[in-house]
Amino acid sequence: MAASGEADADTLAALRATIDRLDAEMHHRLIERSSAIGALIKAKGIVRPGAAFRPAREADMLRRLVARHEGALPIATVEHIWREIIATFTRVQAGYDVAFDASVDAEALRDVARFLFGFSVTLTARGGPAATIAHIRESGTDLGVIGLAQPEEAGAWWRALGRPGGPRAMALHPFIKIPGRPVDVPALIVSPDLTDATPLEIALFAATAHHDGVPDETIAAAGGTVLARAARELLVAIPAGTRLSAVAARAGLDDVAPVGGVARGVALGVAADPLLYETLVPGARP
Ligand SMILES: O=C(O)C(=O)C[C@]1(C(=O)O)C=C[C@@H](O)C=C1
Repeated sequence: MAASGEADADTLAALRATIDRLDAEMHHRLIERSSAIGALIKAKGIVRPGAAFRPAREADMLRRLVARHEGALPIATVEHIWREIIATFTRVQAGYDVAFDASVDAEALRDVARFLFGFSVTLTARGGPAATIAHIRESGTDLGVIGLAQPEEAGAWWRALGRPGGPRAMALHPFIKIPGRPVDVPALIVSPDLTDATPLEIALFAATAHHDGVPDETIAAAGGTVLARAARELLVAIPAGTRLSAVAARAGLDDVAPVGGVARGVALGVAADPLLYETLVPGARP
């Protein structure tokens, strides 16, 4: 080792040769992946733009990434790399862009959108959840990113989701919950009606509470998790397959309407709602 603490030139050159070899392998694999997507496009026979999203498949892929991961590279970085790859290949199959609600915490929401969908999409800012959802409906192809923390005046914006053939809830961010995670603003991802009918683990619904201030604990005791509120209007998650009417009756909720479904995420070394996240011990193989 040299006096500066740096290894000798030969050692560094050998390590850099290893890095170059690994980079070339990764790049070749991406080129191979691109050919596989070419074949997939033919097999899926996609006929309309924005129809390539497969949220259940993506959740499954991310769970396997978490299970396989080890070493010093942060899992959020691995997630972002894969999301960039998947989002780009989704767009190669059937074009789409992304709108985000810039009315609250615009910078953070823009980061969430870029983290999830990378730089191959065009990102447009919208002036509120309702405007974002209206854009998804009008475009018929684009995705929306809406922060779950909204001011009271935003109202029950989720009531515009889940109508037949219209925009619906597709995913919750973050999918992987870890302490100190970058880009961790809770957000709902909204999509046009999906071609893929694979059921996700969590169903979301809109509801009106019988009276003001029904505590989250009351909904939890009935089997639901409150994601957002506006006065007596609630956005609630329940395990898919649970009878919505039974939960509503137990929790004192009326006027229930499904708004979509999302995958159950993964929490690593951090407390998380057990309905929304499966908790894994970091480093342990599930
Ligand atoms: O598996 C598919 O159906 C794909 O379209 C491929 C792919 C991917 O790039 O891996 C892209 C989009 C989907 O949301 C899921 C996965």
